[in-house]
Amino acid sequence: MVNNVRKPFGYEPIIKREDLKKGAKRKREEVGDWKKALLNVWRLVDEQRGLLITVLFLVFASSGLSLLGPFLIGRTIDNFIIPMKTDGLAMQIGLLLAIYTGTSLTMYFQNFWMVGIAQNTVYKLRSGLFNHLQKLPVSFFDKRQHGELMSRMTNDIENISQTLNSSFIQVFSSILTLGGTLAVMLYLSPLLTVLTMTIVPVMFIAMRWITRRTGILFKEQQRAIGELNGMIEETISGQRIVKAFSQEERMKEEFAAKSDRLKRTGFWALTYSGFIPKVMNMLNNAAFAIVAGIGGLLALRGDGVVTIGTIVVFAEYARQFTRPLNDLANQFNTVLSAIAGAERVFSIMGEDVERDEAEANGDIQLKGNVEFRNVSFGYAPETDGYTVEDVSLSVKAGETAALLGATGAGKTTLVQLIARFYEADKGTILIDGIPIDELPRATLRSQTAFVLQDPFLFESTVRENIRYGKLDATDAEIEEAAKKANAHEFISRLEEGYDTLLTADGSEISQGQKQLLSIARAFVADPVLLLLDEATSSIDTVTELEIQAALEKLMEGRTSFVIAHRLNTVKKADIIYVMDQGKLIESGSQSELIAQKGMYYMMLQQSKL
Ligand SMILES: Nc1ncnc2c1ncn2[C@@H]1O[C@H](COP(=O)(O)OP(=O)(O)OP(=O)(O)O)[C@@H](O)[C@H]1O
Repeated sequence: MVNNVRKPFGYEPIIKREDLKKGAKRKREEVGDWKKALLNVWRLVDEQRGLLITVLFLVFASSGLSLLGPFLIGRTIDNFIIPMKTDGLAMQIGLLLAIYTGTSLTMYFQNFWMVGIAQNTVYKLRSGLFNHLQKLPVSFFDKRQHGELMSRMTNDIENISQTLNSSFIQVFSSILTLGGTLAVMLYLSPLLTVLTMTIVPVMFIAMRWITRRTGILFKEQQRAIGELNGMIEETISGQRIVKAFSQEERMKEEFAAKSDRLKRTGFWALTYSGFIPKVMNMLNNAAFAIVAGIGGLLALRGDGVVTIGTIVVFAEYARQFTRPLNDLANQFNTVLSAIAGAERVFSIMGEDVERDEAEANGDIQLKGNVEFRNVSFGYAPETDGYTVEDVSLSVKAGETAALLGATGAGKTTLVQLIARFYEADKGTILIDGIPIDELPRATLRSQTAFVLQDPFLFESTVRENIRYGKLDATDAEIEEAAKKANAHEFISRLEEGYDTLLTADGSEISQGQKQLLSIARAFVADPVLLLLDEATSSIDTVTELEIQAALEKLMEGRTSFVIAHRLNTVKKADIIYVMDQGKLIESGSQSELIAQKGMYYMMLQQSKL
């Protein structure tokens, strides 16, 4: 492995020759994607065409005015200063003042409106991405690190915002200024123009050398930021686990490694991009020396082909010529990282959303008869086989089915299929005789409630957390639900009652109380179908009894699937299903299963319930 950069300050070089070659190859492969991403961003920008045209007009005006300024200065030197003529000088200076004021004003307004366009575009992009995320299936989130997704919502969009804010105008005005300057320079002195141009190939070679490296590094930096964010998010949300398993040191090491990668990419990215102004400055001075030296010699001949005014103008134009090149080179990286960001954002936007083949044909009121006909499902069936295999079952409206089985048997997966979090690969699930994929998800989910082992709470008040079950529930309905869920009493004891603020992990209330809140949430939703995952964690007996009683009340008159861990729940179920490695191996009432002397019987014997 050959590194082509030395190692200053202990910063290991991270670009390898292979990377540069790969970089070039990757660029060619990714052409389709970045073109699509740019086109998509452009569509959003183009929605504000009126403002955009105004901005472009102002860019034209400011570029024209900034060409006119030096030209008039040259004229002033040749026509007023050198001949020491004062007649009309005041007017000439007034004109110059007007031109420079005009340049500033046009620049101010083009920036003002461009920032507006950029912010509107980014607003639409951000909302578009967020709305799209809401429509993506659960399987999409299974495969992604949440922090990495958050990084796309924030960092990548911020990069696009930065580029639109400044680079868009800069690139456009640089191109205009370049063209205009070249034209005026050629008009003033083709010879000096050709001489000034000798620095351009040097500039291109230097820039290419730098930007090939910075391009790779900035992409790498974005990736490193995404990974680091992912890790920070995981470590914070899983903090208890980290502490419980004393993994702080390992997390620190892992974080240090990731952070070090970011530091090194950042160091090299900024080091290389820092070369740009230095190189440009050097070339600028070289151009100035050429113009002043050779121009001076020509002016001394006194044949009027090159005047002192022309040299002054040229020196200014030579600067004006390299500045947009410099700007373009500087913008190159910002634009590159914005394009990389846009590619990532639009790759999510291109992910398939949960589609409903069945359009909502009025609100169907479900009764709650659930039937599985030879249902199979796998998270990755090609490689890992089926997690739920050839399951057939039937639960009548209002009945309670208890699901039993060893850990990993597929109980949670089966229950999630009922809410269409995943689609069955084979077979059919029917609700009230309607195949589930013919029911709009919204209809199905609005009549289904989940009560999970570890309920998720939002960072909001107790009241709002319960209201999540039915957004238009009145305060009275919320209290009523809390009473039914045996949660009212503990809520009333909280300092601010229903208005107590909860944090996202609900650490200010106990695990059992969290369960009660989620039961209250289910009561408010008043669902036809209940999907329950009984808590396995030990909860104090009083709360445990309250939860049991609340759940029993909740299940009354509703079709319930309970992933059961308590003998009591199993006894009260209308039907018990025992799962093993994705298959239903036993089903029937408590007494029937005992008589079978199968897995259920064994579990009873071993007091696994
Ligand atoms: N999102 C997922 N992606 C891939 N595989 C998964 C996913 N969720 C679960 N699995 C796998 O599917 C299998 C069944 O998991 P499932 O959670 O359905 O079992 P379970 O019977 O509910 O277990 P437990 O009682 O421990 O909750 C397990 O091997 C698990 O690793």
